[in-house]
Amino acid sequence: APTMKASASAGQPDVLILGAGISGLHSAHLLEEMGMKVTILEARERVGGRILTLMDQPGYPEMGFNSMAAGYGRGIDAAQRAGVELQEVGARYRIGPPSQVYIGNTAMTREEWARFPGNPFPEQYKSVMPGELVGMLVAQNGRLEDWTRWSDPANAALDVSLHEFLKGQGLSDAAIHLANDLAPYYGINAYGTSSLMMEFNDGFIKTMMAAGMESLAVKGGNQKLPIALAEQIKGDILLGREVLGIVQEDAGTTVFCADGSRFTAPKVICSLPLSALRNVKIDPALNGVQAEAVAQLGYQPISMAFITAESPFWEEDGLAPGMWTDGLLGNVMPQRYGEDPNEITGFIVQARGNLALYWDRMDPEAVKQMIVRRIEELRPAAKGKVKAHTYFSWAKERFNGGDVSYLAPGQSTWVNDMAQPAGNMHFCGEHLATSARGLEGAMESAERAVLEVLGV
Ligand SMILES: Cc1cc2nc3c(=O)[nH]c(=O)nc-3n(C[C@H](O)[C@H](O)[C@H](O)COP(=O)(O)OP(=O)(O)OC[C@H]3O[C@@H](n4cnc5c(N)ncnc54)[C@H](O)[C@@H]3O)c2cc1C
Repeated sequence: APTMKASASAGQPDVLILGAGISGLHSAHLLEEMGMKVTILEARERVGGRILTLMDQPGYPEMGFNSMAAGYGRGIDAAQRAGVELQEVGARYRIGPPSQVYIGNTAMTREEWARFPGNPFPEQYKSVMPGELVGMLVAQNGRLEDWTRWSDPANAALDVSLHEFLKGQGLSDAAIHLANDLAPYYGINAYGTSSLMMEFNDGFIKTMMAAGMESLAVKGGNQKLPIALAEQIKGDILLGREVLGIVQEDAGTTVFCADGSRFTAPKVICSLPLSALRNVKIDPALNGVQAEAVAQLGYQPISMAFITAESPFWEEDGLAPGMWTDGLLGNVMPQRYGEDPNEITGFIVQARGNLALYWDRMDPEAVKQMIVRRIEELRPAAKGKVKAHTYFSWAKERFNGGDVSYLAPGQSTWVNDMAQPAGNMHFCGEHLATSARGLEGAMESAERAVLEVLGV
């Protein structure tokens, strides 16, 4: 199996790290700084996990991680250490007219949406676009005095469903369906999503916004970051090593891979998403909430297509390039990642939640055809000008089984149990963060796991 570098390190490592996503790579870096020897086992033939760029497409479209906020201290530090260039992209998101809402075949600006008879939002929210309302209500009406205590058992009684929370804000079922379930920010629908996790997310966003409004991405594609970080790791990073079993004994913990290789070390840090860990045999078995979480934690289905336009049909029809639709097309998002930020380098068409599962049941070529046909139907000026290049599904990815993790109502305290070490096995990964989210949260969780390994 391929290795990132020639095997320089003979003998047993001090720590085996499972997974070469950002949390596994950060764990490796920190342990090596403390003088420990590590080996990383990665199932895929690449590093980066949920950081994935289409390097052969214009504008380097991102299938995973998009950007860091100005307050991402760990992420920015890692980029500097790796020697990759971060560029401000936040302003690019805001160039051009805002996306329009499409209900059925009707395109609407914000003003038109506010007057639309079929708008199911309460009077005071009529001019809020469907994709904005949930975030706005959580931001305005959060119940926690201190959001950093979102997983504190003392607050567990507040962990009703997002659906119940939104009902409490005066939203009807039809309004919740439109504002959340057609394209959920987290999870599959508002019934299955923890309201306290939404408050955690909101608190983190507010903290990041207080640090500055910039959004930073790696120039030339975010995937350069994990690749550069991996190059700085001294220990072996073994690719194509799918972990299938973990056996803990007094003499050490042995990890078994699908290719028949096995590795033993005194300590293991496991960064696998629980959706992947549930396919690994662990002996002795995990128990309690940790076992339940490995079996059940939710991961959000997100699927995407990257499309390009031969000529700017949006200049022809005068409508906004971006489209938020209530139908099978999902959300069409213009990308401006060329040298000139005004140029649209392509579009990411995204389905979240149930729509992603719907797309995933279709043949990928059929999804691409459907997307092109639907854009042409809604915008005749686009006829013959749109080409769909790539279809990508996180739910179908064997080593993810979904995009980011999400908690169901009543699971807000799970994170405390999920993050506990089990014998000599320690855990990190995006799902175990308690004070940051996304990439920054994945790195935060690595720091906790490393401190545990060091016995600090
Ligand atoms: C579409 C999308 C957009 C995002 N946008 C943002 C954003 O804008 N900002 C932000 O902060 N975050 C964003 N994120 C989240 C961010 O990308 C993740 O939080 C972070 O990359 C997760 O890192 P991780 O190390 O926890 O997990 P992963 O990256 O999933 O790493 C886990 C690794 O384990 C490997 N693995 C799995 N199973 C096995 C096995 N059996 N054996 C060996 N190895 C295995 C996987 O291949 C993978 O490399 C986004 C994610 C997605 C998918």
